[in-house]
Amino acid sequence: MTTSQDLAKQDAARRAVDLVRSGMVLGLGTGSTAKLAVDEIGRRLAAGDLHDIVGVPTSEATERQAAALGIPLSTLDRHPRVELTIDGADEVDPHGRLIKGGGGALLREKIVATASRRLAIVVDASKLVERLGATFPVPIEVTPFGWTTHLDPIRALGGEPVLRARDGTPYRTDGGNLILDVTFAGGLADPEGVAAAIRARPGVVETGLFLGFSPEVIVGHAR
Ligand SMILES: O=C[C@H](O)[C@H](O)[C@H](O)COP(=O)(O)O
Repeated sequence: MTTSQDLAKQDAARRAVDLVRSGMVLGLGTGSTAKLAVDEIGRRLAAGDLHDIVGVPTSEATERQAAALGIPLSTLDRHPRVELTIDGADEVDPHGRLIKGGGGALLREKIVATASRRLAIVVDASKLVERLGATFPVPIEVTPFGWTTHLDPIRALGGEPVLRARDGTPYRTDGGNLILDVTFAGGLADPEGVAAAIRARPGVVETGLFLGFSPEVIVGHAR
């Protein structure tokens, strides 16, 4: 059954793909909404409405999807400058700050976003929050070695960390790391301060707090 949320995601994805021009180097995001955008790029390529696109995927899942759709793929090593990246988010605040990483792809997503001239974030209205962390835990990617050393310092910052698991075993990112999902009761009063304190810890690879990207946020609606 197609829900109104599915339709809203589809609407956001289509409108983001309207920004794509033939010849672009494109960052391909990860997650259910970005997946719809990748599908749409594949459709427009097949229809001949777009050509000479090169995609830089942000996860192995997106790489598989794009390859199956016949989207020509590249890497940041070959194309270090990305014109436009289309990606989803778990939360968006009124300042365009994001939480990402619900699908575990935060590290590659942040690297590709940083290499991108434009970042289009595709969401439905349920992702819009007044304060980051209000509805979604902050994913933190950590090396397996010494991961427990982060728990008490994160608690001291007001967060409650939980090791992400799938089918009873620790979840591993595409880079082979672990994820701590950190709940901040009432959300984050100072996302920049918390991000800096966590990032400063050896063994923390990246956080799902995407701050300072000034993304173009495309909020889809069920029509
Ligand atoms: O790691 C996953 C990504 O950051 C996703 O873009 C994010 O979790 C949003 O995914 P969805 O569109 O499925 O809600």
